[in-house]
Amino acid sequence: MRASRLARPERTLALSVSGLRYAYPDGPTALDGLDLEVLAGERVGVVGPNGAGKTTLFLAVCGVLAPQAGSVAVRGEPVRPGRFNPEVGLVFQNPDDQLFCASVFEDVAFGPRNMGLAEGEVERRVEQAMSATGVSGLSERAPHHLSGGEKRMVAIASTLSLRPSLVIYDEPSANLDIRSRRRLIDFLKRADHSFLLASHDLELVLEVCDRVVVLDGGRIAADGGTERVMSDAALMERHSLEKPHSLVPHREAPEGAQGA
Ligand SMILES: Nc1ncnc2c1ncn2[C@@H]1O[C@H](COP(=O)(O)OP(=O)(O)OP(=O)(O)O)[C@@H](O)[C@H]1O
Repeated sequence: MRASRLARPERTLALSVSGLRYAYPDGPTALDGLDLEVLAGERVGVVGPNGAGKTTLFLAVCGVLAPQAGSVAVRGEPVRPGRFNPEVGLVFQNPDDQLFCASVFEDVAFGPRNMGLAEGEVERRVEQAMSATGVSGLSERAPHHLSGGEKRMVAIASTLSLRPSLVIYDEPSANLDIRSRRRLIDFLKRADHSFLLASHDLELVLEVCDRVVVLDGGRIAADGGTERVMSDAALMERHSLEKPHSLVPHREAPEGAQGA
């Protein structure tokens, strides 16, 4: 029995969301009975128009918001609102909301220290997270003096040092120049953790996510392979999105046409 189970391992669910409903006290129903499962190792893009419910979903998955109905479980463990859960790491849209210590090292060490880990283990985790994100050389720098691109990678390092099983990236390419955005994409392509990533930068989603869900009105309107879903121009337009330019076939220039 045991041998055959080991031979065909079940794929672990990194995240399971079922019937999730959340309405803000003085606002609209932001999540309207949402179901979503993410397998361990999956990289899932979350796209949709402004106000679709992306950030609200992320806050419910992290346990910051208590849903009025439905459930959230991470690796099979129910998420309890209001409790710190190191299994889920949230990379904020604005790194300034995440970095508050006097040095990069202190910021990346903050989470593991808060977990009560021994200092040797804290240092191991910090070194590993800073090396994975390419910010080891910034260890002694003041986070608020860094460039936007550097801050973004340090914010990711401060999340990875918790060793979460699921990382949530909220608009990670916001305000990045071309070089910093490329650095982020290269990092995400190499990453070995499961993630959910919300972005209006659809080319980034196309490059780094295997799967995409289209969220609109607090519900999932489409779910599937990133290229397949995003190639459906009519579907994308219905949800105020645009088929990425890299998926639009290039037209052959007519014979004899000259460049301007
Ligand atoms: N704190 C709040 N109080 C009241 N309503 C809110 C609050 N935060 C969000 N909402 C509303 O909930 C809905 C979903 O918002 P949410 O921020 O989750 O969308 P989003 O998909 O992340 O949008 P965007 O792409 O613009 O970041 C919107 O109608 C929004 O106005």
